[in-house]
Amino acid sequence: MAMTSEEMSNDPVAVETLPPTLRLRNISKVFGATKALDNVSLDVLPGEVHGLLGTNGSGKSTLIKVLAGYHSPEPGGTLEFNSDNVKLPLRPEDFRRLGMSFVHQDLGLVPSLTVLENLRIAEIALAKGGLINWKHEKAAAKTILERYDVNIEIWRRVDELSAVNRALLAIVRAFEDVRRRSEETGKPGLVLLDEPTPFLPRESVNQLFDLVRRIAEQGSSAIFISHDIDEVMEFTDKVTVLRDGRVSGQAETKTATHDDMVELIIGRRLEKTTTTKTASTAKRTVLAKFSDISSKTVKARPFEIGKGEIIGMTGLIGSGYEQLPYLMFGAQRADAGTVQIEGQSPIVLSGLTPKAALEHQFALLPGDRLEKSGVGSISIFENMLLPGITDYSARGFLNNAAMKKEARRLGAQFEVRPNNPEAPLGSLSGGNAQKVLIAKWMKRNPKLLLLDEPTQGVDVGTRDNIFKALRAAAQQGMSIVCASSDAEQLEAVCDRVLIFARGRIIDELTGARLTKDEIMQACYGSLSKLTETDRSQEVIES
Ligand SMILES: Nc1ncnc2c1ncn2[C@@H]1O[C@H](COP(=O)(O)OP(=O)(O)OP(=O)(O)O)[C@@H](O)[C@H]1O
Repeated sequence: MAMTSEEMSNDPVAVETLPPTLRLRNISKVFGATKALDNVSLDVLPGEVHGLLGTNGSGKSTLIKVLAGYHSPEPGGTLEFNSDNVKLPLRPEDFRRLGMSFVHQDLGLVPSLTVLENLRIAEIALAKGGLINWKHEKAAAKTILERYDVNIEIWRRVDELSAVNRALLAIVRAFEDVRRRSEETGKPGLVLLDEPTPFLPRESVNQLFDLVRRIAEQGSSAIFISHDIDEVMEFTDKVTVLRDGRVSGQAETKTATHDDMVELIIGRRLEKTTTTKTASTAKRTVLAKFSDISSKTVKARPFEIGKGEIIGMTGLIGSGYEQLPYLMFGAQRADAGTVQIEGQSPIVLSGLTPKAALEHQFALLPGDRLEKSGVGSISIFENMLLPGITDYSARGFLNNAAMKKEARRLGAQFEVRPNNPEAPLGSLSGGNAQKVLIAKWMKRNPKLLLLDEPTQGVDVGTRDNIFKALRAAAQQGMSIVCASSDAEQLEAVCDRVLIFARGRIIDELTGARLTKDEIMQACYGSLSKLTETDRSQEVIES
């Protein structure tokens, strides 16, 4: 059963006899006017997989950064590790000494180095006189991978590995660091996993979870951060929920429900989203027809997008769907194919540039937001309104006050927290920055909005609001492409979903078939649907 902070005692875990591996009491962190952490207390027991949930900006990453020694907490808090009082603030390397290790979302691997070098990076860097005993390093790397029953070729460069193998490697490395430290100290360690699973297909996520579970059975613990409530419920023993920097509640996972979790996260129950989906394409006016888009890894048959239609694109990772928004916008050069907009002469996609796409009123929200779509160092209002800045200038002067007012209105609509248009975009949490960038493109009211994983990293309440905003825009005539691995999102928001396998469109789901389960089934069953001809022309190496 979930408990709110009022129902909890000061001592959150009193049921187990073993002392907690990590015990935090009254940890606070202030950034200017923002209380990112407000007296957070939390225990993680040995062998426990502990979920950390919360809305965007609720303080999850700040807590991890305090533990990594990156942020100094405010005075007054305490940290115990295996019952030892640890002096705060932690210094950057303290976590290693204590037996903690981190897997951040970017995984922290060096892509140009091999698996072996990534696993043994510390030993290789410290090799006496620069002389590396490769025979010894090879045997050590193999032993580590065998220990965790992970089968990855040690001489492969990390940038040649599949997404799941990269994630597995990062987790194995983190657990191995902790295991070795535990051997020295005789005490359990702690691995902190900060959203390591986005974009991974279900079976790969299961593989990662099995690995973490096996390691936890040996006594070390894990903290697991994710916005995917079902994933957290399935995978963890206990959950702590943060809201506005405070612990809003804790729950034993096996007795809590999904709705309990939603309520602890956003402070209210979610109404069922009732989305009005428009009629099928046959009855729509066509906005654009994309014919034979082809690249090194994609060979898509012709498809049309109706005015006011939301089309989902999905498949297993690497099936090609994730490249479609970029190919359709000219952000990635197509080898062949055309787009015909509103019945005009076809435009050759190999010559389409993002500038030309913008002139045709296309917009693209890339998956890699801050890097490709926003400028972290400039203000939120400038980021939001930059594409239409001329609307706010007269006789050479910019009307800053009007821009800020509009940005504040959009911020409230998309629940950007804190809603301060003057703050730099880079000061927002990842999910809040994503809300700003969605608002930016919705505001431009493009004819065709191309989205790559639009709600990745966005919390459950705002996700619902984004769905509603997308549906409302579609009803006003905006056409939207949503490339996503999130079947639940596709079911909630799309009129039609195209399923990709090995670069081809192999199925199309509409009407009663457009459900989360059918989407997942279509993705997993997708390869068997490739015809013999498709197989002989496969465009992606298996
Ligand atoms: N370096 C910083 N300077 C100013 N404010 C910051 C800084 N880092 C975080 N914040 C603020 O602290 C609050 C907590 O942010 P944090 O990144 O911890 O949230 P989060 O729960 O990890 O969010 P998300 O789920 O979106 O990643 C937010 O309001 C954020 O804007």
